[in-house]
Amino acid sequence: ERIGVLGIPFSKGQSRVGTEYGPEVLRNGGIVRKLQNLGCHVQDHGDVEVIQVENDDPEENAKNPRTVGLTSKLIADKVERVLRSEDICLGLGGDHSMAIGTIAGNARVEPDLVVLWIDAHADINTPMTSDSGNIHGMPLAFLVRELESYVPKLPGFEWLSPCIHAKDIAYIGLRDVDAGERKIIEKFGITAFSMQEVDKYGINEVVERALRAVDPEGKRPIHLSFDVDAMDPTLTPSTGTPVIGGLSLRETYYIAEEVARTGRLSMVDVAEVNPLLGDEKDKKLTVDMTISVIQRFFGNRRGGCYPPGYDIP
Ligand SMILES: N[C@@H](CCCCC(O)O)C(=O)O
Ligand SMILES: [Mn+2]
Ligand SMILES: [Mn+2]
Ligand SMILES: [Mn+2]
Repeated sequence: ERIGVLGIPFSKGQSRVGTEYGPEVLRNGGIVRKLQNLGCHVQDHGDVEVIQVENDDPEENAKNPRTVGLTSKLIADKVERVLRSEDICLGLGGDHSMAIGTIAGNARVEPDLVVLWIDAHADINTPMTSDSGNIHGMPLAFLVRELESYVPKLPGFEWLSPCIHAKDIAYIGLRDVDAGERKIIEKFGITAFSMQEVDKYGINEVVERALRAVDPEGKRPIHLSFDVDAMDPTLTPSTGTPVIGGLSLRETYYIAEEVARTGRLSMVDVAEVNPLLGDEKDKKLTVDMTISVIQRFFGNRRGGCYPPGYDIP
């Protein structure tokens, strides 16, 4: 597999400083070398340029709309370019508004993609249903065709057209969903496995049902958007919106190993690492746990693995 690593040092989809340092701490944690050690061909494509618009007043309750919208366009353009030359793009964020651009860019190359959204949150508020006005809680609302008439065209978003259907999305890990989001999930029949279903069916059954729901014939490219707050905060404490009762390390490994096993990964987003939150121990734990999960999206299996073509001497 050819992997293109892309840094997305962005934080304006929410109000805390720090997610702009996500790419830096993940690179410093050795992610590129660790993927190369798995036998992957890894090319680091550097960072997306981030736009900072002055006097970027809220619009329809959404904060920093121009900054988020214009940066999202640059993200989409860069992801499209990376995926024209690599098999998979690994997007290191950055807050979860990054997914507006990563999914829009991926969909230009893989129009038939499906989205697996691993997150404590549904991230599908419209500007009107959001309590916070933070766009990192809205990315999917800008991308889902069925929501187009419910989402105002914000300044900075003129370039974006919705590119996925509600039926192409499956959630795993939900445990903090707003009223408007729950209504949207039910109204448009979005596949959603909260932590309740993880407890009810077990992670193996949940992953199998999620994949079958969005891609019953097992042939569509997968955009996997991983918010590190999907994991229990004891594992990834340095994140902006932690919610107790999250995925265990083993459950998260299992999701990554099973998605890797499809061989149809097109893009992996890694969102919401905020190294400024918590103490040094929290930061190191968060980075180490996140990197260990990323390795399992790219072939590191608990049963062991070896580089392509390897045989015993
Ligand atoms: N649902 C909340 C929390 C969103 C958390 C965003 C994270 O999952 O990317 C909101 O809309 O502000
Ligand atoms: Mn391709
Ligand atoms: Mn989240
Ligand atoms: Mn999220």
